[in-house]
Amino acid sequence: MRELIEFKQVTKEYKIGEVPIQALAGVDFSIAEGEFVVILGASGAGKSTILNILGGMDTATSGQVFVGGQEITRLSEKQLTGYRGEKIGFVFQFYNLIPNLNALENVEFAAEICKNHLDAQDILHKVGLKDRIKNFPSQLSGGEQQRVAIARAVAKNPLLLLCDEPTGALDYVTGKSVLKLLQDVNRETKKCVVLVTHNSAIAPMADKIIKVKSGRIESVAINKVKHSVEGIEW
Ligand SMILES: Nc1ncnc2c1ncn2[C@@H]1O[C@H](COP(=O)(O)OP(=O)(O)OP(=O)(O)O)[C@@H](O)[C@H]1O
Repeated sequence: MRELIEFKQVTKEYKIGEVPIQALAGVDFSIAEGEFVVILGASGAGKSTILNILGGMDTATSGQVFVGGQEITRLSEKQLTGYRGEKIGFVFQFYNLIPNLNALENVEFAAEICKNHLDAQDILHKVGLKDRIKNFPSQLSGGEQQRVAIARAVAKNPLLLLCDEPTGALDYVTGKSVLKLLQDVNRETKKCVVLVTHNSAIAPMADKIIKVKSGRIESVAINKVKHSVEGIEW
């Protein structure tokens, strides 16, 4: 399989006043096209920092990051804005929908800036919201709002989907159905999904599990057998 993502000796240092914080201390890993990857680690391990650098929302202090053959660590601010808009679909813990746009408008608004975007209505049907497309976020449950957020990310037809604790605000059953949707999207579209979580129980649903500890990669494991979300309990 071709590598889609490569991190090479990536470091990230934040400074709060005079005190430096080493969020990433030389991170190396690669992710192949089409893989479903779970990044696991305790709070403060550096998971979100990895995801934010990968998504062009933050920049590395040193090291190199390649995505689809492009070295994103060399991009200017303006080029990074283009990269984020065109290549990345984001799903966050708190859905970040625009409150005064309905579900369809939320998805269209994000998709329209992308050249190869998919039809917003089609994608909303696929995520199970056929009858809710005219609802505003306040008229939708948390799980439904997260489905809109996933539809919004998928409709851009991005190179990869980045999900930061996507079930963090949802109850067990709703969280499971959202994970199933992400697994289905990965299977059907062959898009690479990178999901950050502290919940190690969901590791069996991944192709690859990257464990992060104190800003370093603790281990990278490949699941020989990938499990459906339905078969996983936690
Ligand atoms: N903008 C920032 N300014 C200063 N320090 C930061 C910033 N972002 C992250 N950090 C620090 O970098 C380290 C890694 O943070 P990060 O958010 O990547 O961890 P995480 O594994 O995602 O944790 P959590 O699961 O709690 O979200 C932490 O010590 C954190 O306090």
